[in-house]
Amino acid sequence: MSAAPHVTDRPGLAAARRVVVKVGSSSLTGADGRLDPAALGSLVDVLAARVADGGQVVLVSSGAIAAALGPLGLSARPRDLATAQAAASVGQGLLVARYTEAFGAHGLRVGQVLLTAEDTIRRGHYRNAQRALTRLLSLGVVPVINENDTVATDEIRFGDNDRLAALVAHLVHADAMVLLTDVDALYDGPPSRPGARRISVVDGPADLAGIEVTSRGSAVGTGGMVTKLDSVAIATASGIPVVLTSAAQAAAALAGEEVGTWFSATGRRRSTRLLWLAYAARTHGRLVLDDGAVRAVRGGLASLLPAGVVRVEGEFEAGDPVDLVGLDGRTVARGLVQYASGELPALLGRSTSALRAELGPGYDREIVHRDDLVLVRLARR
Ligand SMILES: Nc1ncnc2c1ncn2[C@@H]1O[C@H](COP(=O)(O)OP(=O)(O)O)[C@@H](O)[C@H]1O
Ligand SMILES: N[C@@H](CCC(=O)OP(=O)(O)O)C(=O)O
Repeated sequence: MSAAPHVTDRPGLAAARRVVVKVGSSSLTGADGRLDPAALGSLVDVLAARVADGGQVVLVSSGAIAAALGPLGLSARPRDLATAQAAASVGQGLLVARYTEAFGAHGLRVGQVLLTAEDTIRRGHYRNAQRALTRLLSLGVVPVINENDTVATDEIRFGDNDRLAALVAHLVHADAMVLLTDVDALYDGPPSRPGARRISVVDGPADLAGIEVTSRGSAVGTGGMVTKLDSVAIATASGIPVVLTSAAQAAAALAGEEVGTWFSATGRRRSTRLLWLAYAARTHGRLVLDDGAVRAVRGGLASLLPAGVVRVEGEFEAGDPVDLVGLDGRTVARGLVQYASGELPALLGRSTSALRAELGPGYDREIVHRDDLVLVRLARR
């Protein structure tokens, strides 16, 4: 396995050089919600075989909180943030000890990497994480990544690892991503519903029209299928195809067999700055656009001018990230705004030439320049 062909279909995945595999809590736990060492061991067997075959695997593993339930005498996943963080702190060590042992049985070493979403895209942090991960891989180590739950505050944490995995896939220039969960594929509705049908291939967002997904996950997981589709949107828009399936099908998925759901790449690799803007930045306010401005922004080539903005919400400084929403309140895009919120009301709805004539040059600038603007296509927004 030396060449690194561009992965465009399932068989291509079999030859992919670098793969990010994300496994959810639901795939690592038994019926009692606690960590199931046998399930973890089976997954490690599959991943170790891939490495033995010359592939590189980056594992994004949830399960820290689940691993702590037994030791802390908790009967269910804690709901409050402080207890969840404490449980993650206890469980993470236990989880990595299991991985160390299981990969060790195959002669492989693991390296624990705890990241926050911002670490994967904020420039300074990003480069550090990238260097460390690349070195781990060149040393033949399997990085085992989880969100850094104890330092991630409610405001900035993802809480699920689905989107983190997509950002990691972008960070390490993965050729493909595999999302492992407790269902074998995406279905056209909740899989518990009689008659729900498996979707084999999704070539783009249009193929998801009419598919019903819920954010209710398993008892131990977080985010359900919604965060998985968010993750898929991030990865595929950045040029990384995804297979979503169950942990039991991991070997078949990595071998390129017809299992799970295949999501084709829809875009090309993007700048990390735009990725941060689209998926991780905390916005400080909203600009409400009229229909013409929504169309112009969606078209992809236009900057946002004062004439197309009807209302400003929230408080922000020039340079802050803001949401651009339509009159129906739906987010269309995100952008770095060029004015502070206090300056904007006087400019709205007016042409740049009138503003220049009245207020002077400098006031004819865009509210959001097109280079600082990114369309948002997350499933739940
Ligand atoms: N359309 C759908 N297709 C497949 N699964 C779905 C769909 N809608 C909701 N789900 C649910 O998403 C759950 C997986 O999410 P979650 O429990 O968060 O997993 P994990 O712990 O692996 O991250 C499945 O158990 C499934 O019931
Ligand atoms: N960082 C947390 C992940 C929480 C979680 O449940 O994530 P997931 O199972 O991927 O939906 C943990 O390790 O428990």
